[in-house]
Amino acid sequence: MIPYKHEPFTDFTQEENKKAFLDALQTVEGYLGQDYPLIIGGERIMTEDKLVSTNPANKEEIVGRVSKASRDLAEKAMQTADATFNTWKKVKPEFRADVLFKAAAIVRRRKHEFSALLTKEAGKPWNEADADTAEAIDFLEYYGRQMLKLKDGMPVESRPGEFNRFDYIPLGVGVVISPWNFAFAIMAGTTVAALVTGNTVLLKPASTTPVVAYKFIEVLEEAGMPAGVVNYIPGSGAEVGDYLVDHPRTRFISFTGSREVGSRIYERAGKVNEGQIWLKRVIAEMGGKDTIVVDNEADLELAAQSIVKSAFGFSGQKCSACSRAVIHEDVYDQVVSRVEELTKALTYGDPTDQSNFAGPVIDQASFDKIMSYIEIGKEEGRLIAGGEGDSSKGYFIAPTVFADLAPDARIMQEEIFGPVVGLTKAKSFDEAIEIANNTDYGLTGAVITNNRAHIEQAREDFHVGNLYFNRGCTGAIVGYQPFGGFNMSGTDSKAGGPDYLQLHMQGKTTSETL
Ligand SMILES: NC(=O)c1ccc[n+]([C@@H]2O[C@H](COP(=O)([O-])OP(=O)(O)OC[C@H]3O[C@@H](n4cnc5c(N)ncnc54)[C@H](O)[C@@H]3O)[C@@H](O)[C@H]2O)c1
Ligand SMILES: N[C@@H](CCC=O)C(=O)O
Repeated sequence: MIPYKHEPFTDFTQEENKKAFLDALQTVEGYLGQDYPLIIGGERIMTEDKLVSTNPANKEEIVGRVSKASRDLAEKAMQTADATFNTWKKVKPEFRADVLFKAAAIVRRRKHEFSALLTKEAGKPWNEADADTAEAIDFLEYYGRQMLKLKDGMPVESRPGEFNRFDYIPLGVGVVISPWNFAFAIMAGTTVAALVTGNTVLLKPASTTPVVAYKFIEVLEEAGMPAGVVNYIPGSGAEVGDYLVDHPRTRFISFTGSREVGSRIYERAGKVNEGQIWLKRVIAEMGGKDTIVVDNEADLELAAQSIVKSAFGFSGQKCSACSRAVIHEDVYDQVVSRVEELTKALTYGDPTDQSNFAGPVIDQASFDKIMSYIEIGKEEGRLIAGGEGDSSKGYFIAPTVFADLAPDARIMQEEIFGPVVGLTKAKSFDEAIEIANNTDYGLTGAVITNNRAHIEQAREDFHVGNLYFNRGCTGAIVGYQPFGGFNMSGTDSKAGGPDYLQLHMQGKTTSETL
């Protein structure tokens, strides 16, 4: 087994890579607008009622029409997954891991096609789409290897005359509910973590990005996954989601998405329903309000670059995005004016055009929400860049910066999930860390400083799941920077980390008297 190494990003300054991506866009354009079925127990089921996935950069362009699960079909999928669990749980971990390794190889061969599909379906610029696909490959390679490490359990002691073992066994049927913003990586990562550990899965992808999820199930099938192990059931979050979360045969829920929906799932999953013989487990990865702190002893160019890149990469639609910066008063004016300059130089538009730094936001509801926050920002602070939006063709919003905000302003407290960043001033490094910690969330953060003592202080006191020094706060790599947050950012499960798979299993102790 080759040791795990993360998938390299594509260098699009190379002509051959550019051409390969343009060819892949053509391949994807060749299958736009098709109808897609549900997949339950390997059976394709086409329904009348469809989710229509459109290109957020061009609302007229239909990416696919995807069959929508009703409650009856969700129940059929549950029964299939429940029955399949009895056989899948007996399948050797080596076989399960092999499905992941084969799937990684297939995705790697079709890498640009998957990325091009993300450009069309999620509005991702080339480099962001490429990173999403690379992360999906990483999850497959990393979790496959992790399962091989865990397959014989963990060592425990035995006294003379006894033989003790501690093994991990799967849980049962998992409901995986994924978001649209890492439509490939998070959907694939959460699905394969559940299946490689011996569980069966009901996958409900986000309603705006169901086509990439369908294509991934095809890959798993090609890689040897037996029918019924992962069942693909797109549908309304409220209807199918609630039904499956409440279902007495649901053993665990792996959710990635907003704080509102995650909290609702957590609460509903806590209720023991009739016929249920376990307490459901919830793995929840939720929102963020992520801060970059800039010290007075710092590389100020690096600070401004880190803020702008982390705030506006994929139009700020990352749970890890920098949505606020807290800057030491000694360097505030300098950093603010450089952030303004860099932001005004950013290009945005159709992400199929490689020259655009940013693309659209995902849909009309997001566009409206972000624009309403921009109006709030105009009341609360000083608009220094952006502020405009246009949803006539696609959902485009200019990268927007507000300066001089109070730390408790709504722009500084609420997750906007769009290309908007707020800037505030702190009198000292201590105060900067205090402000950085003053939200309900605790996902990512970064500190730009040349002061070693301040690095150590932040390591201890900046309360976030992923803290970075002298770089931006996005772009965690599977197996290198396990990812997940504190407080209202979730259950502190660390995706792509060494203890993630265990969340999908239960430990069984056996003790034999010799
Ligand atoms: N912490 C992380 O790792 C992480 C990663 C990506 C995104 N996010 C967060 O996700 C959010 C953006 O994603 P989103 O807009 O897709 O989030 P969302 O909460 O609106 O939707 C997430 C998923 O939940 C489903 N859903 C909606 N209502 C449901 C219900 N009642 N029951 C069950 N499922 C339901 C949706 O259909 C979708 O599949 C942001 O808040 C972002 O910070 C967090
Ligand atoms: N893991 C990603 C964020 C995922 C959430 O949107 C990052 O580190 O930037």
